[in-house]
Amino acid sequence: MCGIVGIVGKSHVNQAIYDALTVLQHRGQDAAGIVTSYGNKLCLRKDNGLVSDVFRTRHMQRLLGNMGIGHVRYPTAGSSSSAEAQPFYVNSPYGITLAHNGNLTNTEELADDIYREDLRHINTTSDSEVLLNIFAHELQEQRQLLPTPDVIFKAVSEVHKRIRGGYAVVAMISGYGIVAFRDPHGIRPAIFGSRETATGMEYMVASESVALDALGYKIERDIAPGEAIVITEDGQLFTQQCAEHTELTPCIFEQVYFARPDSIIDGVAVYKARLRMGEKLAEKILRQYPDHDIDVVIPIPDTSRSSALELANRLGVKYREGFMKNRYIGRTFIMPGQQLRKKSVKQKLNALDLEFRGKNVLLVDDSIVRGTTCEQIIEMARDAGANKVYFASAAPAVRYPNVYGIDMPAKEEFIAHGRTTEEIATAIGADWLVYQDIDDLVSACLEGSKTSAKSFDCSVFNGNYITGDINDEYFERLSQLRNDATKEGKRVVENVAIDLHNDETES
Ligand SMILES: O=P(O)(O)OC[C@H]1O[C@H](OP(=O)(O)OP(=O)(O)O)[C@H](O)[C@@H]1O
Ligand SMILES: NC(=O)CC[C@H](N)C(=O)O
Ligand SMILES: [Mg+2]
Repeated sequence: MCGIVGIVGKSHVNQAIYDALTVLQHRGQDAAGIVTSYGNKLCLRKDNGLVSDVFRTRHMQRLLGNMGIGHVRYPTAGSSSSAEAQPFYVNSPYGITLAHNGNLTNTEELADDIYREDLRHINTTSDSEVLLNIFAHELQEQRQLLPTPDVIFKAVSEVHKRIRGGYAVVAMISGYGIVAFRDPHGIRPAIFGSRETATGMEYMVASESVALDALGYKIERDIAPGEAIVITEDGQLFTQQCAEHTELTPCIFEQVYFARPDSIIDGVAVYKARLRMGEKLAEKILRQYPDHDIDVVIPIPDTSRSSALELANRLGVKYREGFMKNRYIGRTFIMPGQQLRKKSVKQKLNALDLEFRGKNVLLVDDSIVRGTTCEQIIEMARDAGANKVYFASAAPAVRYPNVYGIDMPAKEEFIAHGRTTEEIATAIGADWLVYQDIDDLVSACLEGSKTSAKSFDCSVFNGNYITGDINDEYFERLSQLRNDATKEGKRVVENVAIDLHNDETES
């Protein structure tokens, strides 16, 4: 999952994009980048690391211009090399830069077409560089000296016809404006807003509404599935539906884990959805264990807090913060490599003995994927003197790979793979384990929400891939390319990838 942002302002936008990226940092911790357009020049800075590590004062000073785009990366394709940090740049036509959240499922086929038919060179293994070149090619095909909204919308329509998968995109056309679009299912989120200033209207596009809130932008609306918006450098907004068939089926894992609770995605308030997940999970626990002996409900910080709180309320059991979180350690699930994830859980969370000693505790997490977190947490709870340790997951068991922008490529790596719920409980060391039912999860996101979505992409839970182009062969290839062992082996080699940054301060 990555974070994208684009701003067309009335003064330099470097600081605003930086600030927005810090608000979206939870979506990607591996790399960050900003590109701005200043006269005829593009100013780019991108590298591996957190936003605060990548941008120094000297970089910020050079990111001049009243419009720009930014990205925080969590890789789902290609490598984690700094050469694949985003935004990507292509010089023809016009000078285009692009930032992408999501994952294309026909990248290999597209890369081949780009080379053979479009005569374009791709320098990395990133699906986003492929996407940029498809967009650039389709723009070039319009044969216009200067872009116009119509030309851009036509190009986006052609892009939709060629690419498959999940994508929310923000692109900047040098000296002209910003373009943003979303895949025909709206799998990945994108929203835009505006801000009135003394010198005119400013516009911002972002992955999540929280970035607009933080920057003082008024939310206009989510970009519709298949829709494209164009904001010209002088502040005019154009929108158009560019896909033939659309159906809003956003990724439910945004609601479960990825998004910040204070965001509203496609009309679903994430915080409220998580409260309802807790409520429904409590009802299931009451059905399954009417005579339960739970003394205390303890969340696993951070993401499960909202669900755990409401779960405790509904059970009528005390809610206690039994694990303290080191605020300087990021999200562990999106870290690269199992070793690092494992080490980070211990560094990140510490048990408060007094909340565990002699008690029957119910630990609540938003989801269990590889089982890295729950296995260690349960051990910590026992070491802290818990009598019984029960475990509840606010999402169903993750059994299927994600192909739309979350790095869960190999089902063999999931703790639920080939195991029943009881067997998973044994594997993680819990006295019992309860998973949310899929229908309850979907209801938790729909009930009481102002959303036009009727359903979600729930593929990691039910194996139903809404783009309809995923088969066993694809999974095998994905697993081979991106399982943890392969990525680990590639890491050293990747660091020597040719780097085409245009940033002079690179050492
Ligand atoms: O079963 P696993 O493979 O461990 O994955 C699931 C865990 O990872 C995530 O936490 P993370 O630390 O990434 O973020 P958080 O602080 O937002 O909860 C998620 O909230 C679960 O706790
Ligand atoms: N998580 C994402 O959205 C990743 C975007 C893109 N596929 C990349 O790997 O850079
Ligand atoms: Mg967590």
